Amino acid sequence: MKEINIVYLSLGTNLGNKVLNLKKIIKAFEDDPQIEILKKSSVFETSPVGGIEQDNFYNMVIKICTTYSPNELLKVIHLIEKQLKRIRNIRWGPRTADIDMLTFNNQEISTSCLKIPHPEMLNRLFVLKPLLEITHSAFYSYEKLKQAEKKILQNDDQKIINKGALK
Ligand SMILES: Nc1ncnc2c1ncn2[C@@H]1O[C@H](COP(=O)(O)OP(=O)(O)OP(=O)(O)O)[C@@H](O)[C@H]1O
Ligand SMILES: Nc1nc2c(c(=O)[nH]1)N=C(CO)CN2
Repeated sequence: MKEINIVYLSLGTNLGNKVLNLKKIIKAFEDDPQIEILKKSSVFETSPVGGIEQDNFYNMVIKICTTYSPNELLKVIHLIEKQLKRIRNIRWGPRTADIDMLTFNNQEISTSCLKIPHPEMLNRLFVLKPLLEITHSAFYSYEKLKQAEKKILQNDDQKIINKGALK
């Protein structure tokens, strides 16, 4: 029997029809027999983080259960990003689909192609807000996640607007 893993994923898009892009990503996960979506956050419109001038993003977080291993899931993610015609060019630049693995069970992974928990997750309001909407802890405790959120709200100018559920 294959192990069932609980994974939180951050979804983002800032090119083309952003709502449609999120729907396509969700559909791709739904169509995979080894993945079940357990929870979806609201969609958030967020200002770009990382210093590159670009359009606002639409971001959300989903909780899935899967029988894939971390590396298998990373391959699936890359395939979905490819299906949405994501071209890998500028780091932190515009993209039709950006899917980050935030956490994988409570595991810590640090290889050349996969870092779990995602190294930037505590610095990104576009991750923390939707994540805290659907869970109280994911690798980190609730206190740690809330503290990280508070720090960003006090020190950074990351804009975020809740656009409601993906319809
Ligand atoms: N937790 C993770 N989730 C997704 N990709 C990861 C993760 N850890 C490492 N990677 C690696 O990062 C590579 C580059 O990913 P990507 O192009 O999405 O980065 P980015 O979106 O520009 O930056 P960031 O990862 O900070 O969001 C991927 O090919 C993947 O191998
Ligand atoms: N608001 C926002 N900013 C970003 C995002 C994103 O999804 N949302 N993704 C990035 C690269 O992963 C870089 N900056």
